[in-house]
Amino acid sequence: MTAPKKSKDQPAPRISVIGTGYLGATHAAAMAELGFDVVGVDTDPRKVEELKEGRAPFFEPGLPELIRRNVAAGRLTFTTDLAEAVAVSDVHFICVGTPQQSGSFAANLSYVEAAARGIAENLTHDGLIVGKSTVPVGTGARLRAIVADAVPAGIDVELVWNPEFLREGKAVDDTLSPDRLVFGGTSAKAEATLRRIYEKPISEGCPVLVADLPTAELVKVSANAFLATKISFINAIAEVCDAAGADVSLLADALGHDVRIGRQFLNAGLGFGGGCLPKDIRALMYRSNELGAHAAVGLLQQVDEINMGRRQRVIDLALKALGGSVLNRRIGVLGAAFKPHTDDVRDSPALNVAAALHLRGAQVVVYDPQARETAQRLYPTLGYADSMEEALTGADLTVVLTEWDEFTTADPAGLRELVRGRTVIDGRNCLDAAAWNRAGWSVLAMGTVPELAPLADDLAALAPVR
Ligand SMILES: NC(=O)c1ccc[n+]([C@@H]2O[C@H](COP(=O)([O-])OP(=O)(O)OC[C@H]3O[C@@H](n4cnc5c(N)ncnc54)[C@H](O)[C@@H]3O)[C@@H](O)[C@H]2O)c1
Ligand SMILES: O=c1ccn([C@@H]2O[C@H](COP(=O)(O)OP(=O)(O)O[C@H]3O[C@H](CO)[C@@H](O)[C@H](O)[C@H]3O)[C@@H](O)[C@H]2O)c(=O)[nH]1
Repeated sequence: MTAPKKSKDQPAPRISVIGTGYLGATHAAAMAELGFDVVGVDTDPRKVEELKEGRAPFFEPGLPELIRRNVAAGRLTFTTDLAEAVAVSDVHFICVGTPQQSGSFAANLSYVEAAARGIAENLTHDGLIVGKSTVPVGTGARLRAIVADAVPAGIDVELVWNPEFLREGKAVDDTLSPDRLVFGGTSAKAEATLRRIYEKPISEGCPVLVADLPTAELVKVSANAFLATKISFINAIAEVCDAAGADVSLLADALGHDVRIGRQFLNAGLGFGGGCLPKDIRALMYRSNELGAHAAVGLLQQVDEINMGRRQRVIDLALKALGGSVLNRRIGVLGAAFKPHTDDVRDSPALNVAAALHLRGAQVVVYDPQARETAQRLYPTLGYADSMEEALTGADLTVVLTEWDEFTTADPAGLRELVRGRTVIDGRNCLDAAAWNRAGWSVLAMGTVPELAPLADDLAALAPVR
């Protein structure tokens, strides 16, 4: 990758990225890939050490190569020393976490506040602070006040928002080729700097929307709220399908042909999880309530409730499948990550269900191709296996909770020989049910099985093979 062109009067901006988690590490590596000099800063020395050595501290396809290449080229460095990073940079991206506060639906803004204050205090020359973290509307204005308070006299600094829409598992492509860029609260100078940084995707046709600060903040959480609503909509319809004997997957295909609706995010099943959608709709709920925007509160409450109900639905199916109790029954759980192609287990529906079954006395054995380490850190008391075969050996029940290719392409005839009970709950509607049926399995999917009452009778016939 060639270095960005230097205009006559303006050298290429040097970049610091504060927070090198799933968002920041990807952003830092991608900006270096675009040719900029980038320094990533994190308070976690373990993460910084790994990154310095050219390794990604988490699983994200394509990211290790990007980090390795740019660290080797000398364009990408990492440090725990914020002052050092700020001193050698002109544009500072805030990429720290905004998790749900404990005991509240509000976002915890202490990390973004500390980052903004820290950057401002350490500025040695004029700069641009660019917020990328997902924040409640109004945060940017608060941070501007913090920055104004902390910045040394005589230094000119601007704070703007440039929300990030990347998906885990596709983070590298999404960052290098975003489907849109939103610049919030920018002066003409700040807009020009951002256009310079994103020159490549813009030249490739990526649309830029220049907005005021609150609109830019709200675009991000509204996008996530819409995606969450779409998932909960199809999951509500899945419940109707269960009751009516209809097939939600086929229904979603038919809906998806309408371009006004689209097929994406209409996969019914266990619902959404991860480090973004659940906490972002809750933070929006909380903020909307503060602002007196009650329609949004009511809508998002329903979205959240429908979503959490899906986890209970899988637990109920497992109880029914095993005759009302899971006590001392061995359950092979396939999947721990909140979705495939990541090792992220933050608010993972899969692990949530696995833990609930474990609490009810089941011997749960979890297998995930990438998320074993992250899962084990969070739920050390669950059983873990090194392979799908090990997880299913002797299982009374099989539960598929993350749609990894390894599970969707598995040979059901081979697996049948390992288990004690040939019932599989397909929590992600990802298996070829007909093929599994032909191999002698009973498949319970999400939105394609009869309602629970008749299901109880049906399941009597599905007594575990002993
Ligand atoms: N993960 C995603 O796919 C994604 C996508 C778009 C937006 N976001 C948003 O980006 C933000 C970060 O999310 P994430 O998933 O990367 O979280 P993360 O927890 O993986 O990373 C946050 C990082 O910030 C570091 N940190 C905290 N305080 C710091 C400070 N004062 N200085 C330096 N480093 C500090 C932490 O040690 C951690 O490594 C959140 O607001 C999230 O909603 C995430
Ligand atoms: O039809 C679907 C699609 C997704 N999901 C689930 O929804 C969750 C979220 O999936 P996805 O949106 O792909 O994952 P994230 O990487 O969390 O990305 C979301 O959150 C990011 C952080 O804010 C945003 O940047 C992205 O645009 C937004 O898609 C996962 O548990 C999926 O299993 C479904 O249940 N059904």
